[in-house]
Amino acid sequence: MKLIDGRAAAADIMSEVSAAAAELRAAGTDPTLAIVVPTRDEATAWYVRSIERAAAKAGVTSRVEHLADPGAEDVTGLLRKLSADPSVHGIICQTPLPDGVSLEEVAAHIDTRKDVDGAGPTSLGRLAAGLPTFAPATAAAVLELLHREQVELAGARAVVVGRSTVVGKPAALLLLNEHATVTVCHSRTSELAEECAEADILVVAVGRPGFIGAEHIKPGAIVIDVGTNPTDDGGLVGDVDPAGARSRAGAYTPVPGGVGPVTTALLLRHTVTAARG
Ligand SMILES: Nc1nc(=O)c2c([nH]1)NC[C@@H]1CN(c3ccc(C(=O)N[C@@H](CCC(=O)O)C(=O)O)cc3)C=[N+]21
Repeated sequence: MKLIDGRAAAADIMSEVSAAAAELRAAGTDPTLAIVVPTRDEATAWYVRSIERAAAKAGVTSRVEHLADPGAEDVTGLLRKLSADPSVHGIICQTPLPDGVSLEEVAAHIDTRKDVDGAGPTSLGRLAAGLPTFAPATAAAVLELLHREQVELAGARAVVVGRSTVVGKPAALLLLNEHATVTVCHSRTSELAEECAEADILVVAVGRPGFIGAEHIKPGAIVIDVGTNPTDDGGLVGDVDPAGARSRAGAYTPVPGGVGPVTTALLLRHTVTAARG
């Protein structure tokens, strides 16, 4: 069983981002990411701090905009303002949003050229059509890790567990665009274990600790654990039982140290790409 090192992958991407940011600065552009934070969620706060840290290291400016208990029009107003601001190149609106406010609705107000987390309907539509666009950073991180592991995607059986707009659906589309045979499973799927056990590539993004165990894993499969579930003692666990993965998988991304760091690095890569124009 091979443990896939997301931190090493992120470090590689970050050095590429640093070089691109330095080039932009030399040409008079200060690459800037605006982070809209409409929630007090703990996991989100952690992600925001990690984006700020990584951005500072890479020479990307981050601008955090907090909104306390906003309504949809507060969020869309801010997203429109940032979209019109020429000093901002990338915009991410953090989830979860307050009840009754959906990311799918508000993200329509992000200029598609600045939609570095691929959240808006134009970005998602382009992804579905196989056109170049920014994919949601977490979904892009799944593919980045598979590419780095040189996993053959064409013709492979991929099972994605989870159908969220930020991870499951876009990850399935990215896999499909690379010719994998893709099954998307979710809370209403019957025979989940049997479906998963057919997968050469198993991508799990449900947000429930230990949701996937040895019985879901085909021997030798590559398992990508996208879960980031905070524990009571301030740690983080994935959706896959680590002992189960170790006993069955051919390769597996741990939490922490797997998909998470790559997600942050790719958000910054998307930001410098957007700043290049
Ligand atoms: N619009 C939107 N897009 C997101 O992608 C998004 C979001 N909202 N809201 C919050 C969640 C959470 N999230 C994480 C990303 C990286 C780590 C990460 O790097 N985690 C470290 C944790 C290190 C540790 O705590 O020990 C790791 O996995 O190694 C965690 C969580 C993205 N999210």
